[in-house]
Amino acid sequence: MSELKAEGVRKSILNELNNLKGTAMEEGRLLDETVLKLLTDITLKLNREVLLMLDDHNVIHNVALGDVNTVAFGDAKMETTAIGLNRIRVIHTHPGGNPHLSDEDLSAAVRQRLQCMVAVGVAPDGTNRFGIGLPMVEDEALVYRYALVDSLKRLNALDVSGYAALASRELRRLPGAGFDTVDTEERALLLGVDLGTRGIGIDLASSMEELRRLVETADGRVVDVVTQSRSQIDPVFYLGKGKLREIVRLVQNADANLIVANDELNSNQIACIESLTGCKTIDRTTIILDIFARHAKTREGKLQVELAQQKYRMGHLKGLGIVLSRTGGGIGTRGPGEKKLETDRRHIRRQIDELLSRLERIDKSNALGAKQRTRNQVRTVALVGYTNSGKSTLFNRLTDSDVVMQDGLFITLDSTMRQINPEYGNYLLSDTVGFIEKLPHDLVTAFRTTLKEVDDADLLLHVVDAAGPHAQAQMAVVDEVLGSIGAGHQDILVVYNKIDLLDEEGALALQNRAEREGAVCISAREGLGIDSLTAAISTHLGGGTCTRQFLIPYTHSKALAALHQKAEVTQMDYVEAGTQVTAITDQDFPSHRFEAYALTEEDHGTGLPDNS
Ligand SMILES: Nc1nc2c(ncn2[C@@H]2O[C@H](COP(=O)(O)OP(=O)(O)OP(=O)(O)O)[C@@H](O)[C@H]2O)c(=O)[nH]1
Ligand SMILES: [Mg+2]
Repeated sequence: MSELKAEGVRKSILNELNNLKGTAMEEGRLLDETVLKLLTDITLKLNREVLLMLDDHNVIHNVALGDVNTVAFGDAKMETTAIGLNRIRVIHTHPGGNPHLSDEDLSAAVRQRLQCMVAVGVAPDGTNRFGIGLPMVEDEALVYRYALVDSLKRLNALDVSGYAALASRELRRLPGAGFDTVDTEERALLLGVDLGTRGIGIDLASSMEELRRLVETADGRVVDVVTQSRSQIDPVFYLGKGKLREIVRLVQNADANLIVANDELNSNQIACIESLTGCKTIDRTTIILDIFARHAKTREGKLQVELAQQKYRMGHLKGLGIVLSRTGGGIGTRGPGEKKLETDRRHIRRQIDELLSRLERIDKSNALGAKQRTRNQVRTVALVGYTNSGKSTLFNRLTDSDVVMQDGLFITLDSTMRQINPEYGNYLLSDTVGFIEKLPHDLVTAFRTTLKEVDDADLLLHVVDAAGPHAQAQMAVVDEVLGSIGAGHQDILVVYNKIDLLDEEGALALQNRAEREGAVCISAREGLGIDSLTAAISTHLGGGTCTRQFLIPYTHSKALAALHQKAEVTQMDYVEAGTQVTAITDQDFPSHRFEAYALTEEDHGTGLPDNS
C-alpha cells in the first residue's frame, strides 16, 4: 500500500487519512460514524472528493483524494476475481452536498465490478445524505441501481452482501461466464451440520449420503464431505469459522469448484462462505430445484418448477426490498434507479402471479378430467413413497406402460394416471413425485396437481424400498409429508418393495412383519408378489361400496339380468328409453361391462345412457 501524498494538503490531514488504512469499520458496518465524521471534515476543509476502498468485511484498504476516475482502483491485498463481482466496495464524498451518483460513478462501478458504490453528499453545514449503487444483472449485463438514503443508520441497514451475492451468482450463470461453461465438471465439497436432533430419525451420515446422491443426480462429482457437530447452525458462516478455514485448504487440495450445504442457506451465509473460500456455494434446496428443473417434462411441471425457483429467489431477497422501499421518502429522492430496486421484487412477484394464473388455467382443465372420473365412479389409487423406492417400476408393471424408471432421485415429477391392466382390477393408478427429507415446502405445495391426485385417491400405496438401510426413517418422512399436505387421511396400503434384494432370512422376517401390519411384500422389478398386492388393493377398495344408476334399453334384457347377478339392485323405474336401475356395487363389479349403460348425475332424467 503506497502512502497517500498530495500537493498542497497539510501533513496532518494526510496522516489522518493514511491512518485509516488497515482499520475496519465498527462492528462490520459499511460506514461508521467516526469515519463518516473524518471524511466530512476533510471534504469540507479541502473541498475535494475523498475516496475509500474497502473489502467485503469493510476493512479499509486504500484512501485517495480526487474523483473516481482519477483514482486507481485495485490493490495487491484486495482479491479480484475473473468472474462474478470483485470483493471491493467504494465510498467517496461529494463536496457541495449532492448525494446522487454520477454517470461516471456508475460506470466506474461497472468497470471495477464493485460490490457497491456509495456517494456521501457533504453539505456546507456538514450534514450528509447518501447515494448507494447496488449491483444487479439485467438483460445479461451488470448494472448498478441506486437508492438515496437519508440517514447513516439506513445506509448500514442495507444488505450489501446479499445484493452482491445474488449479482455474483447471476453473473456466473451468464453464457460463457465461468463455472458452468468453462469448467463443466462440478467437483463438490459437501458440508453438513450435526444438530443431534434430526427429529424424524434420519441421521447425519444418511442425510449426507442422500445429499451425495442428489449432487450425483445433478451430474456433479463429490470430492469430499465435511461435517461438524454444533448446537446450532452458525447464522453467518453455517459451520464454525475455524472449520471454514480448514475448508479453504480442502477446496484447494481437492480442487473443488462447488460447495453444497446440507441445509438451506440465506444470502448472507452464501456470501460469507463464497468470500472466504472463493468457491461457488449452493444449498440442498438449490440442488433439488436444479434436478426438478431438468426432469420436469410437461408444460405444467415446468411451470411449477419455475414457480418454486422464483419463490426461492424472492425468499432470498427478503429484507432487502423492504428496507429499500422505505428510502424513497419525498421529493428529490425518487431517482429512476431507486424505483428499480423496489421493482426487482415486484418483478419477481409479477412473474409468480403470472405463473400461478397459467397454472390455474391448466388446473381447471385437469379438474374437468377429475370431475369426469368421479361422475363415472372410477376408483383411483395413487403411488406415494420416498424417491427411488420403485413407484414407477410398480406403475409400469401394473399398467403395462413405460414410464421412465431410473436409478436416481426425482426421476418422476409429473404425475401420470393410467387405467390399470384389466387382469389386475378396474381402477386408475397414478404415479407421483417421490418425497425426500427436507423437501422444500414450496416445492411440495408447487406440485399441486400431483398431490391433488394423492388427495383425491381412494387408496394410497405407500411404496417402501425395503432393501435400503433407511426404510424406517424414509417411511416416517413420507408420513410427515403426507400429513403436511393434508393427505393421508384415506386408506393406506404399505408395499415393501425390492424383496429380491433381501436374503432368505431377511425376506422371511419382512414377510412376517408385513402380515402383522397388513402390508404386502413385492418385487416390482422381478414381478414377485404382484397377485397378493392386487388382491390386497381390491380388498381395500372394496371397503366402500357405491350406489350407481343405469339405464338399460328394453331390448337388452340380458344386460338387466347380468346386472341383477353382479350388483344389488335397490330400485327399478320404467322410463321411455328403458329400465332405469339403481344398484349397489362392490369391488368385484365389472364396471367395464356396464359402461354403456351407466348414468352420470347430469344424465338423470334425460333418459339417455352415458357414452351414447
Ligand atoms: N432390485 C430391485 N430394484 C428395483 C425394484 N423396483 C425398482 N427397482 C429399482 O429402483 C430404482 C428406482 O426405481 P423407480 O421405479 O424409478 O423409483 P421411483 O420411486 O419411481 O423414483 P422417483 O421417481 O425418483 O421418485 C430403479 O433403478 C429400479 O430399477 C425391485 O423390486 N427390485
Ligand atoms: Mg418414478
